[in-house]
Amino acid sequence: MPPSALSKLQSAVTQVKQVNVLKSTQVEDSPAIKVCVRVRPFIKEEVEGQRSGGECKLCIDMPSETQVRILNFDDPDDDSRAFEFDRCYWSHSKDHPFFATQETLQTELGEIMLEHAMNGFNNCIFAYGQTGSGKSYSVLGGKDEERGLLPRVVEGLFDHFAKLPQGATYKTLVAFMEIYNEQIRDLLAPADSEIKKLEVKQHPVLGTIIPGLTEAAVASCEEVLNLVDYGTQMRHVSATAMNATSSRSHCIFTFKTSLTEPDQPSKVSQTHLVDLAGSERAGRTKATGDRLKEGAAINQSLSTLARVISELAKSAKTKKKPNPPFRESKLTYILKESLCGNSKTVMMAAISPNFTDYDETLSTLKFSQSVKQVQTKAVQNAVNMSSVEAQLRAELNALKSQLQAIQDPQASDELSFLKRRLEEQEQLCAYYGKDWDSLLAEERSRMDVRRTSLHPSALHPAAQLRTLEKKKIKESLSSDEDMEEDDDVESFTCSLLMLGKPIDEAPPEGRSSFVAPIRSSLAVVGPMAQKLLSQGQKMQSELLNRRLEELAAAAAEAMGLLNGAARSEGLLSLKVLVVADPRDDQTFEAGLVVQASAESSLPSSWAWPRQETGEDAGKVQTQSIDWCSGNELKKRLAWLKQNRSEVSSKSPADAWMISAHATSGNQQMQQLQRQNAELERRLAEMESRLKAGEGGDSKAHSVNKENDPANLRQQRAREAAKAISASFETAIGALDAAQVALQKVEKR
Ligand SMILES: Nc1ncnc2c1ncn2[C@@H]1O[C@H](COP(=O)(O)OP(=O)(O)OP(=O)(O)O)[C@@H](O)[C@H]1O
Repeated sequence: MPPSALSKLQSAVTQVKQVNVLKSTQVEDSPAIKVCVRVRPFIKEEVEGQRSGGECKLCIDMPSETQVRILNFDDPDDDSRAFEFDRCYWSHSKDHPFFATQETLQTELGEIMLEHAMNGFNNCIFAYGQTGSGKSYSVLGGKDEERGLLPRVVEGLFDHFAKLPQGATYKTLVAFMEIYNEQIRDLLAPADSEIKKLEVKQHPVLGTIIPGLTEAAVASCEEVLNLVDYGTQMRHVSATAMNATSSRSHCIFTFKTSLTEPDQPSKVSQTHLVDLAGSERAGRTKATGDRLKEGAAINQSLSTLARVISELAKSAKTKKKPNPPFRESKLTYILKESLCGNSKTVMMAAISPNFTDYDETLSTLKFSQSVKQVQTKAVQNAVNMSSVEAQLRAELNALKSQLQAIQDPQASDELSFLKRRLEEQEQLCAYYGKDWDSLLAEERSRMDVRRTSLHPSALHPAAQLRTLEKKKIKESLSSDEDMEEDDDVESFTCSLLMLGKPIDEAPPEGRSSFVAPIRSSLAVVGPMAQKLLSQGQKMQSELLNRRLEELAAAAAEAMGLLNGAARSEGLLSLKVLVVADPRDDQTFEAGLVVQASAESSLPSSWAWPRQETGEDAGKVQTQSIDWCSGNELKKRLAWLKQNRSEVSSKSPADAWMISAHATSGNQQMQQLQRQNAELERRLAEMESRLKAGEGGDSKAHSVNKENDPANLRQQRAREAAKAISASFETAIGALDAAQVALQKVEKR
C-alpha cells in the first residue's frame, strides 16, 4: 500500500480509537497465568495393554495440593523431580487425600471463571497434555457427574442470569471452532454450508475477530449445549474429512457475555475454553528430537505456542519487551489476549500416571513450569454498547472516505485491501446493528438448518465407505442419475432412531439379527449406538423420530392404496422398523426398513426371510414378502399414485411387487430396457418393410438390379437393419453388464 494511503488509513483508525469508550475501571496486578496439573487414573487401554503393552506403573506422586513429583524408575541416579504449581488435582485414585472430581474443578476453576465473566473480565482455560492424558475429559467430560468444565460453566452462567435483579439484561454469543493444520473450521456452521476460509484479524474496536465465524445468539443453557453437541459432531466430521484425529486438532469454545444492570455500563467479557491437540506432537523432549520437525509440520500451532510461552517467560525474567511470534499460528493469534493481554487465564496440564509416558509427562510438566512465569493484564471491560455500534459506523465511514480518496488507478492492491475491509466492516455493522430478539430468532432458525444438515456419510467412516462403494458402482454403470445419495442419510437416521425407540419386532427364531438382503437397508446397531444414546444424542433422535413418523405415514398411505375395497385377495401390511444386530460392537451402521407382509404366499426373489407355508398352506398366513428402504417406500408410493389403473386388477402383494420393480433398479437399466423395446419395434418394422419390398419389387429386380431404386432402397434397409441389429446386440451386452452390476449392489 502506498505510504500516503497507509497514513490516511492509520489516521482514520486512530480517530476511531479516540472515540473508543472501552474503559478500564479495574486493572488487576499483572496476574500470572494460573497453572494446574491433573493426573488421571489408569485407563482401560493401559490395563488391557493396547496403550502401554499392559504395563501400568504409577510414576506420579502428589505430596501436597501444589506439588507434583515424577519418578524415573529407569535411572536410579535421577532423583525424582518435583514441580510446584498453583494447584495439583489428583484424579488417579479415590483413596488419595487430594482426590479431585469434575465437581472439584468446577468449584475451584469454573465458578471463578464465571465470577470473572460476570464482572466483565476475559477468561481463558486451556487444557494441555499428550494424547489420552485427560484434556477433553476435563474440558468436555462425559455424562452426568462426569460432565466437564464446559457444560458446568454454561449451566452456572444461566443459573447466574436467572438470579439477576429486575431490570438487568444479558446477552450471550457462542462460537465453536477447531484448528487443524492451520485451518480454522467453524463447528457451528451448518454441515452443508459453503466452507469459508476463516482468518484471524485485529479490529480497532473489537480486538481479535474472525470474520465469518458463527457467533450464535443464545438464550438458554439448553441452546448452548445443543450447539456444543452439534459442534462436537462436526468435529468428527472434519476429523474424517481432513484425515485428522481430535488429538491433532485444537478445539476452542468461546462465549461472550454482556450484562447490563440498571444505570450501569454493560460488563462485557469473553471466555475461551480450549482443548488443545496432543502435545507429544510438538516433540519438545530430548527423547523425541526427531519428532520436533514432524510436530512443527503437523501442528504448527502447538510449536508456536511453545515459542510464544518461552519468549513471554524469558521477558518476564529479563523485564525486556517481549516479541512473541503470535502471528505465526492461528492458535496463538486467537489466544494472544489470553496469553499476555486482557485475560485471566488458567492452564490445565493433563498428565498420564503411567511410567511408559514418562518422557511426555516430564515434558508437559516442564512446559507448564515455564507457563507459570507468564503474566497477563486483566482489565474489567465496562462498555457502552450503543457506542460500540457508533464506533463501528465511524470506522465504516472512515474506510469509505479512504476508498473514495484513492484516485490512483495503479493502486489496485490498495483498492482491493480497502474494499475487503469495507465489506467486513459492513457485515460487522449490520450484525451489531441488529436487535437482540432478531439475532435470537435468526439463530433458532439456523439451529433447524443445522439439525437437518448433518450429513451422516461424513459422520461415520463406515457410511463414507458405503458412499465410496456406491460411487464406484455408479462410475462402472456410468450413470449420473442412479442411486440416490440420500440412502446414507436414511441408514444413519435409522441407527439413531434406534436409540430412542426399542425394536418393535423380535428377530426371527434362531437369529439374533435381521439381515435384509436389499440394497442400502442392511442394518446393524451395536453397543456403539447404545453408547451414543447414553451420551444423549437428543438432537438426532428428535430428527429421527420425525423421519419415522414420516415413513409410517407413507406406509399407511401405500397400504390404503393397495388394500382398497375393490381387492379380494389377501391384505398387505407395511411396517417400518429398525433392523439391528446387537452382537456387533464394531460396526455402526443401521437401517430403517420397511417390511411388507402379505396374507398369501407369493414367491418372490425379493422376499426375505422366506417362510415356506408348509403344512399350513391351506390357511391364510402372513408372510414377509419384501423389504425395502424408506426412500424406496416413498418412490413406490409415488409410482402407485400415478399408476393406479395399471395395478387395479392385481392383488395387493402383486401390486406392491410391480411398484417395486417399476421403481427399483438403476435408471440406466430402465433406459436400456426402453431403448431395447424401441429397437425391437424398429427392427420388426424394418423386417416387415423388407419383406414387403422383396415381394413388391420382384419384377423390377430381374430387369435392372443395380439401378433399380426399389433395389437400392432394399439394400439400404438391409444395411440399416444390420446396424440396428448390431446396436441391439451392444445394448443387450450393456444390459447384461448393468444387471451384473445391479446384482452386486443388491448383494451389498
Ligand atoms: N480424571 C479422569 N477420571 C476418569 N477418567 C479419565 C480422567 N481423565 C481422563 N480420563 C479417561 O482417559 C481417557 C483419555 O482421556 P481424554 O480423551 O480426555 O484424553 P485427551 O488428552 O483429551 O486425548 P486426545 O488428545 O487424544 O483428545 C478417556 O477414556 C477418559 O475418560
